[in-house]
Amino acid sequence: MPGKRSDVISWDEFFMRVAIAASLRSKDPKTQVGACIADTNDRILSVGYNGTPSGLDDDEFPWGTSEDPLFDKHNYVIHAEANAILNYRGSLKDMQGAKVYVTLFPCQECAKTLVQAGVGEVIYLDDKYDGTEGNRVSKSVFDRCGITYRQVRLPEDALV
Ligand SMILES: O=c1[nH]c(=O)n([C@H]2C[C@H](O)[C@@H](COP(=O)(O)O)O2)cc1CO
Ligand SMILES: [Zn+2]
Repeated sequence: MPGKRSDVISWDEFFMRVAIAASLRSKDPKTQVGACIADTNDRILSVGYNGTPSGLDDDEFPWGTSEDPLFDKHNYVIHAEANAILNYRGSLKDMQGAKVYVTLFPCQECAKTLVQAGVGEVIYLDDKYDGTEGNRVSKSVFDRCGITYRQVRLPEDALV
């Protein structure tokens, strides 16, 4: 009897790879973000990436930033984490204590939304806005609400 394979990837790596795959769908030329929500039984509930609301053609969308709020992408894009929650077609009860895998540390709006959706843990890859005002607010929200967050590092070949 052959022994079982032991060099399988971990749940952390699996879910983060799914989040990375979702981010590859993002049309944002500067920052592509993916999110994958897994429940407490390690079942994937939902995935999402940053993109325009359906009905807003992402080919015609001004993907830049501008002094004019009508031409600034930040005012239109739905964040990966919000899309992952919105894409879920089941009951939010299933999300209680869930793990959220994100390729970028959540912004303060997503942090509040994730808390309110009932997630229990945030696992992130990159934290390129670490130390900025919004990022500090996100961490304060998680700390105050008892949501743990930790960074996961993946092998180089998972990042290509
Ligand atoms: O938590 C997040 N989730 C998320 O989807 N995003 C998206 C929104 C924008 O499309 C992009 C951020 O753009 P920029 O890095 O140019 O500010 O990343 C950004 C954050 C954190 O800033
Ligand atoms: Zn966000």
